[in-house]
Amino acid sequence: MSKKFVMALDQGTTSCRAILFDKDSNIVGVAQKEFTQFYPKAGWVEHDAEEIWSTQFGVIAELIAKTQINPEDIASIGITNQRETTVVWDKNTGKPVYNAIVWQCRRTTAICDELKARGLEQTFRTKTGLVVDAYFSGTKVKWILDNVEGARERAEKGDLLFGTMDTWLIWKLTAGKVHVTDYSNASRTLMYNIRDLKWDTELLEALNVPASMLPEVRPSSEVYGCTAPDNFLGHAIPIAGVAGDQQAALFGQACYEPGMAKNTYGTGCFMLMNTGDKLFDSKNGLLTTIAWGLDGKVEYALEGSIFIAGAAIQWLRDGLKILEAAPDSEYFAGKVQDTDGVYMVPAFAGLGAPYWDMRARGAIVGLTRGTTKAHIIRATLESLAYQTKDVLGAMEADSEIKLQALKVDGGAVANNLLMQFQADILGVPVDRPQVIETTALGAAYLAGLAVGFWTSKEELAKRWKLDNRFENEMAEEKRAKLYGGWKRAVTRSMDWELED
Ligand SMILES: Nc1ncnc2c1ncn2[C@@H]1O[C@H](COP(=O)(O)OP(=O)(O)O)[C@@H](O)[C@H]1O
Ligand SMILES: O=P(O)(O)OC[C@H](O)CO
Repeated sequence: MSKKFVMALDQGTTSCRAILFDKDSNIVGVAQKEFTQFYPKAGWVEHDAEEIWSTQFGVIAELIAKTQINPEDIASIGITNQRETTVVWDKNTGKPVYNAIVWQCRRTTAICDELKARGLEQTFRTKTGLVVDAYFSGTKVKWILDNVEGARERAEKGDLLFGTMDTWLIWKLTAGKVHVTDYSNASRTLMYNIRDLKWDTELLEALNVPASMLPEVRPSSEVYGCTAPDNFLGHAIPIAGVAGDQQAALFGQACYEPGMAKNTYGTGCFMLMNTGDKLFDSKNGLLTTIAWGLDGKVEYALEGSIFIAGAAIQWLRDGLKILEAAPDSEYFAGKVQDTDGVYMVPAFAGLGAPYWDMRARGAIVGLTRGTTKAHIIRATLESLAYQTKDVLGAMEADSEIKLQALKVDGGAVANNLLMQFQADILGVPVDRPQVIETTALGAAYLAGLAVGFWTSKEELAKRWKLDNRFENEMAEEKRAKLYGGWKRAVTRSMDWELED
């Protein structure tokens, strides 16, 4: 009997999703559940890897129950994940030695400073395409080995394994048989040489991380192993696609040609441009990263990583409690014509591209007696668009490509006011596709291609469908004035945190 579905597991920063796609790329069903965020100290963020596994397993079971499909009809599983988040576990017991340290966590700022003081910044940059920043996995692994009692000895004995969330989930799904990652995830660790396609001995020595902990790095589309029946409701299904969530979204948006770009508005906001086999050395604060390994080669991308985007809206909801739900931000922002000079810089986890300031912290500036809740909500929404403009400017400068339109996706692109302001402040049309779950779609495509469920990228590219194009409606003079205000606001937030 021919298979009917591909299942994508989207392990994001705040939730786990399982999504079932049919052959026409339609969503057949979705199950999603949030998990706990731990903030043990200012600037620190952790997840419980065991809770992530149980949440992910729970949404798989829920999806199968509610769609009433026969799991035998699933051709393959694709995994996409929050990148960089680091878990270290004991291969004998399967137990993590510490909570997973999340990509947003700033605790390794001092380790980064030390690497820079040793003059290693350029070495890391050239070999990994990244900057020395607490964002990436390498310094997080070092922190765990240095700070968890007995961890270094156990790692040196070969008992501990490292993984990002893709690796952890595959290890769990296969009941401890398979310890792998894909090129796109490896390229986010600060330990992987994106030119030689190898874990880099010099970088591992600089970070003091034993090579025995590292997963095998494989292409983004191939069968890595099958689910152990006990860990997948009684069925052995091939796990056949893996990519970091931002690279998966690039794939799901069918950005298969050099020069094609997308921007994903989730917890953070990540703009990636496909650069094919070309490795750009950014002069403007962007990262060079591996887009995917496919068809016997890797392709590269330029990336602008914005740490806080939708998370700022969540903060309005959960921190300030001035919203009941994220979508209500559109209603409140629409109650005012503009922010009346208020800017919100959501540097809660420092600033990523193009500033790379680990010590920046959030700021709201331009407040007057006339400032209302609506102005603050609007300023927060607009901060997503301004940060995107910062990154697009850097990307156009690096690539010397002027974007004709920006493809967008992710939860926050449902917000029409945000999308219109984005087009206005960029002066470039913004294209929202019908499927905004492009991260999961990309993972499904990679997994489907590996098992012949789909046959080619060309076939997949034809399925991309526009929902709405937002055209620029703002005069250049107004755009320049507003953006000038944003740049001044950013300077107020920078280099704020003096102590670690
Ligand atoms: N209508 C909306 N307007 C603004 N922000 C929104 C809206 N809907 C969702 N969000 C924000 O988008 C994020 C959820 O998007 P999602 O793609 O699910 O993120 P992630 O995969 O990072 O968890 C949340 O941070 C939420 O605050
Ligand atoms: O969970 P998301 O969708 O915000 O993505 C997080 C990124 O992968 C971090 O690099």
